[in-house]
Amino acid sequence: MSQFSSAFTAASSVSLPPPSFYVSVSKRSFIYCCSSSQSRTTVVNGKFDGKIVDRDEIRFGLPSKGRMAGDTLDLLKDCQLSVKQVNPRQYVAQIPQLSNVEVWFQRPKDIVRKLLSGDLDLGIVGLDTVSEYGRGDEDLIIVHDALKYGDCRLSLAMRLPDILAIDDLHIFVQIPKYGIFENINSLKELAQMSRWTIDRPLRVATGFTYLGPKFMQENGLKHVIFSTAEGALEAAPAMGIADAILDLVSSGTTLRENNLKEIEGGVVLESQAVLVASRKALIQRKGALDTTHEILERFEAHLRAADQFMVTANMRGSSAEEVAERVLSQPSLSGLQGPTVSPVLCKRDGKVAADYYAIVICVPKKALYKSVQQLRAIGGSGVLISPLTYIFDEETPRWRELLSNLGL
Ligand SMILES: Nc1ncnc2c1ncn2[C@@H]1O[C@H](COP(=O)(O)OP(=O)(O)OP(=O)(O)O)[C@@H](O)[C@H]1O
Ligand SMILES: O=P(O)(O)OC[C@H]1O[C@H](OP(=O)(O)OP(=O)(O)O)[C@H](O)[C@@H]1O
Ligand SMILES: [Mg+2]
Repeated sequence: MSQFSSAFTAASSVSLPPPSFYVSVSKRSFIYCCSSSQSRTTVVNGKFDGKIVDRDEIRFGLPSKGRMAGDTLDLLKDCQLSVKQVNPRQYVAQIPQLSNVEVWFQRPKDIVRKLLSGDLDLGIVGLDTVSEYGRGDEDLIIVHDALKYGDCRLSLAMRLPDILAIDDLHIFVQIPKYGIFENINSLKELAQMSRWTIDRPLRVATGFTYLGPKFMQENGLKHVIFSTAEGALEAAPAMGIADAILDLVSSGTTLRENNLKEIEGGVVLESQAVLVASRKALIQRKGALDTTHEILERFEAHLRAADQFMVTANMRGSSAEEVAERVLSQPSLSGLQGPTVSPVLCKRDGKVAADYYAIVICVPKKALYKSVQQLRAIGGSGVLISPLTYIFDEETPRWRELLSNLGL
């Protein structure tokens, strides 16, 4: 084995949580005890066995700090589910609108762990965290997979050739220095490099010690070892500690500033904030499913509305159907289910008649200007645009999916 073997874990080995968690460890299983407020639960392989702990409240885990914390509270507030926290160092809080819910602020990874151990019932974290710490456990159910913040991707990155500055006749020229990844632009090309052997494997630095080895195995990269660090992973290749890193990327600035490039096929997953629940809690805990339904409906209604504007306009026409024909002839004006067309009634020669019709449609924010142009083209005037707060539709597909996932 290479000189790095002590610091690295081979891709094929089973990766386990930090040793401080273990009571007894074998290669394939670990057992530890965790205490919950009401009883002690035996946890086997990271999840509790048997029935859920008896308690009246539904426990909802929210990120206590970091990137996800503020946006999560904002989302809940936008859904009229403001969290009342007496002071920021207090880890328990309430959502007055949901009287049976107790909020617990936790680190994202601990939210996933506590869902598995039965100490939380619901949580909001990034999909990356659910995937890494949930390890495909069937007890975790993604209730809403796109809360539209915390966007990032877990991606493999490697070093670009260094740029060597040479003072040549007082003119600085930049010459790319030889780099082993110079011509490697895809995962396939990386896997085909003959230089990775048992004695000199590809060294990857990552905090994702479950997803990293899994991804490499699934993609046929045989000779890979992993090292783990808590942060600033981007420094590892330049320090000569690793050949590549597997880390979260959002704007790409950190990679760029550290002379690292992503490669085709190197994205392990696309992540954003998700609402996740414990299957056992949804099935067994009184009120958990109803509360989840309410939270899901509020999230869906808000997120749907956030993408749309409500547009009203007046249009001259001979009948509501004739006006609707014209509106529906335009691709951006079909609305959610079609336009609402109402007569604008006025009195002429002593008779009430409709020369104008008011139309109301929802249009995607992105298509706003195109919609206004199309409305004008078919005779629309007095176009008013208003923000939408919620769109409560019929039962959402996500709720139906959840019920079928639970076998209900
Ligand atoms: N550029 C980014 N880098 C890291 N995480 C991001 C980024 N953009 C979005 N995220 C999301 O934010 C989460 C990280 O949040 P945060 O940094 O607060 O947690 P953490 O580093 O896992 O927490 P801790 O360091 O306390 O264990 C990620 O799991 C991911 O879902
Ligand atoms: O693509 P970008 O927008 O540049 O974001 C990516 C960086 O952000 C995260 O680091 P973080 O800021 O959490 O610091 P850390 O790595 O020290 O935890 C992540 O680990 C990357 O380093
Ligand atoms: Mg961080």
